[in-house]
Amino acid sequence: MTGLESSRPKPLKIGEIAVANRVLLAPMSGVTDAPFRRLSAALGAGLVVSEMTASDDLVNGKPMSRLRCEAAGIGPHVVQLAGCQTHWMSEGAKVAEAAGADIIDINMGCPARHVTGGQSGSALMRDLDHALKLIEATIAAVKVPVTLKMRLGWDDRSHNAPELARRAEAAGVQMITVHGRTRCQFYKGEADWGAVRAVKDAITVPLVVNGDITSFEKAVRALEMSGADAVMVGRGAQGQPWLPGQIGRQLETGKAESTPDLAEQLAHIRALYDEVCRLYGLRVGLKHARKHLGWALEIAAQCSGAPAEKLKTWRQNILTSEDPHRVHRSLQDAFDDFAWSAAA
Ligand SMILES: Cc1cc2nc3c(=O)[nH]c(=O)nc-3n(C[C@H](O)[C@H](O)[C@H](O)COP(=O)(O)O)c2cc1C
Repeated sequence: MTGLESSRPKPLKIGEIAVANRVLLAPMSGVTDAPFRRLSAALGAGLVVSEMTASDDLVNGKPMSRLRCEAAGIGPHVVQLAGCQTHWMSEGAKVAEAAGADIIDINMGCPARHVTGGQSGSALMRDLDHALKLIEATIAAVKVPVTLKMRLGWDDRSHNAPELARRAEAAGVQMITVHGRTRCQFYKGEADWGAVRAVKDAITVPLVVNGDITSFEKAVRALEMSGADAVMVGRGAQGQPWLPGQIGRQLETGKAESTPDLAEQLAHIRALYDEVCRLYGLRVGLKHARKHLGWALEIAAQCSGAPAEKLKTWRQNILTSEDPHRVHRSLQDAFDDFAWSAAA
C-alpha cells in the first residue's frame, strides 16, 4: 500500500450503500426538487437528499409530498421524512420504501416555527426520549438504512447532539449529519464545525458536517475541525449544482477545477427549467423554477463580472415571464450579455 493510499479516508458507506464521494447535497425545501438533485448528482454530488416531506402527508397521498419524494434517477434515492408521531413516521417510511427509497433520512434539524410548533424537526432535540421513539419506529418499519439530520441542540445551553447521536446509533441509525448551529440560531452567526467534533467522539457510524460550506477550502477546514467523514453543502449549491461534485472530486484528487463556463451554465439552467416545468406542470413549475433562474443569473453575473444593474434588468425580464419560449430566448440573451461583460 502506498503512503497516499494509506492516508486516504475509507470510502463512505451507509449500511451496504456506497457513496460516490464525500460531498452530499443537503435537503432544502423548495430547492432540491428532483430535477435539481438529478443535475447535481449528474455533475458529481456524492449523494443527494430529497426535500423534507411530512410523513402524514406522504401517507395520505398529498400530491405535492409525492413530488417532493420523486427519485432523482441517479445514485441512491434518499427520502427525508419529518414528523412527530411514531405511527406516521413508520407508515411514511414504508410508503417511501415501497416507492423506491434506498435510504430514509429523518429530519430533526428544521428550525422553522411551523415545523417546531408541531413538535417536529429540531423541536425533537428538546425531547430525546420521544425523538428515539420516532427513530426506532422508522427503523423497525423498513429494511433500508435510516439516517438522521440534526443541529447542535435547541440552544446554547443544550448542545445535546452527541447524546442524540449516540442513542440514535444504538437504535440502528447508519449515518448522522450535524448542522453546526443550534435551533435558536436559525441561520445566524457562523456554523461551529469544531462543536461537531463532540458528535464524532460519541459515534462510530459515518458523520457528516454541515453549515456554511461553500468551497473546497471550507470543506477541508470543516472536515479537519469536526473530524467528520463527509460534508454536506446546502445554500452554496443554489445556482451552482456543480459545486458538491467539484468539491467532492477535489477532495479525491487534490486537483482544483475551474467553474463551468457561461455556455455550460446556460445549458444547465435551461435543462433544469424545462424539467421543473415538466415535473410540476407549467402553472406551478413556472413559479417553482423562478428561484433556480434567479440564482443561476446571479452566479453567471458574478462569474462574468457583469454590473449589478445588468443583473437586475435581466432578473426582472426573466423572472416575471410566464412564457417558457420567451424565458429560453431571454436566458440566451442574458448569458450573451454577461459574456460581453466578461470579455470587456
Ligand atoms: C431554503 C432552505 C430549505 C431547507 N430545507 C431543509 C429540509 O427540507 N430538510 C433539512 O433537513 N434541512 C433543510 N434546510 C437546512 C439545510 O439542509 C442545511 O442544513 C442548512 O442550510 C445549512 O447548510 P448550508 O449552510 O450549507 O446551507 C433548508 C435550508 C434552506 C436554506
